[in-house]
Amino acid sequence: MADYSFNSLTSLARALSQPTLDLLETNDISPSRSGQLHPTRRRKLSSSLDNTEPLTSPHTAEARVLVINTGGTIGMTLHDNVLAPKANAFVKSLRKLPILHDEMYAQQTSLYHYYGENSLVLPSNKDSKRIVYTIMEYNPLLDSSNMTTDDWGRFGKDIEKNYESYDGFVILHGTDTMAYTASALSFMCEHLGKPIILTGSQVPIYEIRNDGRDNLLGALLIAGQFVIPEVGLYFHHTLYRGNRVTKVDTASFNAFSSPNLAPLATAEVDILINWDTVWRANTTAKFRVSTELNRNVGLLRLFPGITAATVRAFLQAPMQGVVLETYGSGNAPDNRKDLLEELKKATDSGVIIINCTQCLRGTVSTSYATGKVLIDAGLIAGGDMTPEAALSKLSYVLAKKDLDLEAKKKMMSQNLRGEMRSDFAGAKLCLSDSRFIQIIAKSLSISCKEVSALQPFLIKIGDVEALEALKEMGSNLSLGDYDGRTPLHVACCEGNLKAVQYLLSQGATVYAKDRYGATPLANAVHFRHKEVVRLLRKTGAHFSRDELDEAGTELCSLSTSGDLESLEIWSLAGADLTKPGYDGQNAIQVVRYTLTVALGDSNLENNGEKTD
Ligand SMILES: NC(=O)C[C@H](N)C(=O)O
Repeated sequence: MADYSFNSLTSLARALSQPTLDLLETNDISPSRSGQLHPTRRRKLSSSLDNTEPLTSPHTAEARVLVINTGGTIGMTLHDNVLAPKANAFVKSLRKLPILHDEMYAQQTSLYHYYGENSLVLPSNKDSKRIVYTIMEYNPLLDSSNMTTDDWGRFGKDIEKNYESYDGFVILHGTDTMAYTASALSFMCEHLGKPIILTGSQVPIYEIRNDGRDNLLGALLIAGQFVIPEVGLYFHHTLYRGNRVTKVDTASFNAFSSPNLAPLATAEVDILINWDTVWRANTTAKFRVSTELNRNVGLLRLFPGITAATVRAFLQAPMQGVVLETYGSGNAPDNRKDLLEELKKATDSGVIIINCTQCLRGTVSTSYATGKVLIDAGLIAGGDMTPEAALSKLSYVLAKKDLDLEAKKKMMSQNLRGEMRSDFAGAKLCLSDSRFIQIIAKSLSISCKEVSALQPFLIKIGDVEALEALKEMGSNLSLGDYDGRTPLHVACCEGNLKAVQYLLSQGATVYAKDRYGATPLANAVHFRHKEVVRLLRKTGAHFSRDELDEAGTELCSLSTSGDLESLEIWSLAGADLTKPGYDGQNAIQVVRYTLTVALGDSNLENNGEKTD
């Protein structure tokens, strides 16, 4: 018989939250009363006997994506000869499209029962798990020209609320202001660890020839399969960084361009992710959405002959931040004292003005006298930011109540989410450039693969300095091996806190799943590394849905064997100790039964009901 010491049991009781202690007080405690199932499980068992509902979820090895339908052409129909969004039609229409929904699989697996009426599932795909997606349709659906910062806040809040339940998010959105929304969300979503992908179309999905189906399918496949911790925009077989795009065509399916940054992914014969370009948060803080945005911002485009009166009117209170779209590499007339004075007066009074170029490609600089005068007038160089990104960044930064003006200005000139290149000095060969690694590896007569192959060993022995050196040589510390196991998985198994800290600080994702679906958090729990679990939770790590589904039985077995330390670690990791195991009993009930047996406490035993 296992050794149930009173101390360990009481310390578990202390470790458990009050609601859990309340559960210890309930009467339904005895694992031997396995015939008396938890009410929900009893319902499930009886209906499974009726052959209408399986006892356990068949939905293992599935990825889940939340699709937020905000409107846009993708879901529009013609009314009085103009296009407008049509409510409550999108899901019904997708159900009839075999490339976007597998009705047979849905029926066989009781998909609607498990995930709700608005859920759909993609057909099986040669190399990926099933992608189940649930559509949350907004009311009213909007043409994106009608969107405001309040709508961005709503998207952010809905993602935050559902963050732990989904592997990725797709936002269906009109193309007209999609670049603004994508830019704003990229700033609002702090410490993002999962993909958020905006998409839409130029032709409604209800038309015979349309780009909506392909765009939605591509966005779903990427959001469900790859842990790209960015706000992206997927259009015409290409995934872009959301804060780098601009709409460039009103009629082409290829409507967006990212002039200063190569795509994050391309979906042609294969979906190829450009991992070297993927932005990583480099933080150990938890995901949060900052929905506070300042609306006293604006875009002002210079043109030859603009009057000082126009500029003065534009910069008047309550204006707090302006993106000035200048000529070429950030130039303005240096022979227009009146204009420059208006700009200087505004920056002196605390208005933040960002200098962005009107050109589609390239960056602002101070190569010309006509550019230098703007620095003298107190403008901040916007680098190669798009005006959309600069405007939404201003709106986000100006809303930060705890920062003073200087701190806000500093933040505006920093690269926060990959929206600007930090080094404008030109194309230097940097340490993380794959060409550099190739040169070094060649001179040492080793392959780049061999360099990277050292990672697990270094993690095992906890040599963080060597890991740093590897990283500097360009080794990617986030990529998985053949089994999808990332360096973070290895560090979590080993319980090497320093290595875990280092990897997280280098942007390693806590949401990676290996070939068997295991997360780094589950590895740390399995090997009982309490401090690692604490750190991972602080970073926002959580069990995957499959891990949670299977937790009940595992927890009960830990209770049965009196492994209270493991139970505590599971609880620390976010597991619900009241989740029933295969027989309907939960870990708390098992512990309580154990307490009853170990202590022979008649109060516990006879608390309203006798146990066998
Ligand atoms: N293609 C589109 O989605 C354009 C539409 N006017 C919108 O932005 O909502």
